[in-house]
Amino acid sequence: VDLSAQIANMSVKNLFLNASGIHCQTEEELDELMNEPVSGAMVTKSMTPKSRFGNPLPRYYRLANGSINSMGLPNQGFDYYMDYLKNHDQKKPIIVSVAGMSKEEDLEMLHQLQDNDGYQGLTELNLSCPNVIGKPQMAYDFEAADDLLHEVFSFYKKPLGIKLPPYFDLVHFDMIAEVLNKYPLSHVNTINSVGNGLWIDTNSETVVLKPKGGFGGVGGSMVLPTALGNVRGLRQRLNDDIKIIGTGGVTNGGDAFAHILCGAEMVSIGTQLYEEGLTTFERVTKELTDIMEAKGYKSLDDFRGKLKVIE
Ligand SMILES: CC(C)(C)CCc1c(C(=O)O)[nH]c(=O)[nH]c1=O
Repeated sequence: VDLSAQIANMSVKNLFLNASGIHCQTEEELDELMNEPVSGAMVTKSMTPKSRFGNPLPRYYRLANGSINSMGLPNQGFDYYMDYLKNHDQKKPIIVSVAGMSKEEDLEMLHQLQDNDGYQGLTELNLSCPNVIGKPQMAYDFEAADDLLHEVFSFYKKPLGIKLPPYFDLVHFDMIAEVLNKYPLSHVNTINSVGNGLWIDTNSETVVLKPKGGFGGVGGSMVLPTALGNVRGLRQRLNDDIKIIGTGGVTNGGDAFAHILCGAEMVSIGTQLYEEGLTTFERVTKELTDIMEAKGYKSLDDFRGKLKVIE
């Protein structure tokens, strides 16, 4: 399914999906997302060729206004998710998230998806995947990202989007958009967690995560401003036919409304969904619907991307 086509007649209730990594690793979790009545799509945990336990625990920690994680790509492996797609009717589009631990693993999985005639789905390549040692993650190495996408699009002809980490410099928005606009991407999903934060239990004077000496990706309400900046910054720079899935900091209808004002076609929910559970989708949808009614908006297109600046 092409997300853009799927989005074309999107109504509010179909707006939402889970953020990759949240409630989407096992068959049971995926079934629950599939049968959740409100969300309009779903995405798998980023997969690697072979199943992975991931990092040692504790690897996720709830903060007052968000979360920090260093999961280490725990997932059941590529074949498990391919089997899931084959054996379950798709009541809603399932985005297949791919995150190799190397460029070679990315290409290996994308070749398998391309060569699988039974697979017509939408794929999302997680560019937060590691680069060669000593180089920044792929999405922060603009030349490497360009080379990777050039190689991918030389053979991959099915709908493909990418997941991006946040950028913090307007020139970086320019630089990544210049790369992305060269390729026929279905969508960009922004943002991934804000990388390499650190949280400390000052009573014990100890970090709260075991992996990476406590460093981890930060999510939840505290990253909303960064998420909105990235959705807006990329919407202003990307070709119109590259849709944006807004992710980051969404805890209520108002946050989702803000993402859509910045140009998001769909909105994914991570930390809040993990902490509150699947009922988050109906609560946030109701809150958004109430806001739209109060403002006299009939559809998302009445306000999508129409954020006003102060003249
Ligand atoms: C950070 C990576 C392990 C390279 C990718 C998987 C991932 C993880 C993870 O599995 O640790 N956590 C996130 O917040 N975002 C991600 O994209």
